[in-house]
Amino acid sequence: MIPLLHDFTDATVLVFGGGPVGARKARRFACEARVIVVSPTFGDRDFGGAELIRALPAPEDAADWLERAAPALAVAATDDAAINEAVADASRERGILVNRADRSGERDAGSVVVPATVRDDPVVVSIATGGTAPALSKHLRQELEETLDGAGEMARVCAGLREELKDRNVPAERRRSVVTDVVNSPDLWTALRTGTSNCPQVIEDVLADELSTGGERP
Ligand SMILES: C[C@@]1(CC(=O)O)c2cc3[nH]c(cc4nc(cc5[nH]c(cc(n2)[C@H]1CCC(=O)O)[C@@](C)(CC(=O)O)[C@@H]5CCC(=O)O)C(CC(=O)O)=C4CCC(=O)O)c(CCC(=O)O)c3CC(=O)O
Ligand SMILES: NC(=O)C1=CN([C@@H]2O[C@H](COP(=O)(O)OP(=O)(O)OC[C@H]3O[C@@H](n4cnc5c(N)ncnc54)[C@H](O)[C@@H]3O)[C@@H](O)[C@H]2O)C=CC1
Repeated sequence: MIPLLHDFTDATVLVFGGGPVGARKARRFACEARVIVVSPTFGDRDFGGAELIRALPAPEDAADWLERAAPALAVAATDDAAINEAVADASRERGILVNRADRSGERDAGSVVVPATVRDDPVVVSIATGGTAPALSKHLRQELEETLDGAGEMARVCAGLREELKDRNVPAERRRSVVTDVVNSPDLWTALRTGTSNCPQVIEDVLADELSTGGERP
């Protein structure tokens, strides 16, 4: 399987199953997509603001639910293998992506896996184990959370710098070395993480330094 980033803006995700797994998948997608969860029970779980529809679809009803919701992605997260299978089959027939939560290892065409994800927008890192060891994905995600602290702010620094340096017609080679130095500065990471500096301040400092040295290293 090959990782891709998929934009779910204006798209629907249809989740079958309102248990802990259905709720987790719903929360994951609800930050961007319109999410509908269909299940006979929901408990008092957090579904991330998804629309909840109380129903118990039989396997032969799966196609009808997909036709009506026209989702970009269907998530089969019930504890009933027959309905999960029917959702996967009906999705595949319609070219709808499908995530089957009760299967690991080999996948059918058109199926997707939900990876463990660390997000510090606009930075995103996802981890998967070929479906073999989700607990390991979770463990590595927890470890990476620490490493990635401040990465979102660092991305904004780099983006702002690239823009400003381009505006000043700084040659590509020089732009690359300025941005690379910034990314490799342990002091800067610490300053961004501890809040002793911020994106506009860093950009201002680097540009001031760049202009005063005229691109020459002192
Ligand atoms: C194939 C996949 C399909 C998919 O769901 O997309 C799948 C399938 C299955 N998971 C199972 C079990 C567990 N899953 C978790 C946790 C997560 N599972 C996630 C993804 C995936 N799980 C996909 C593969 C990803 C990869 O390649 O690594 C994560 C990363 C993302 C998310 O779901 O949000 C999320 C961590 C999020 C985070 O915290 O960052 C835990 C840990 C826990 O709950 O604490 C356990 C118990 C421990 C264990 O078993 O390892 C079972 C057995 C059920 C049973 O035995 O009944 C199956 C089915 C089977 O194996 O048959
Ligand atoms: N992918 C993952 O990360 C994980 C996957 N699993 C797998 O996912 C399945 C679901 O896990 P949990 O949420 O913990 O199970 P659960 O048993 O707590 O919840 C299942 C939900 O599906 C609903 N349901 C049953 N029949 C349905 C139907 N025909 N249509 C719609 N909803 C229906 C139930 O009412 C319940 O709300 C498990 O059976 C297991 O195989 C389990 C743990 C992690």
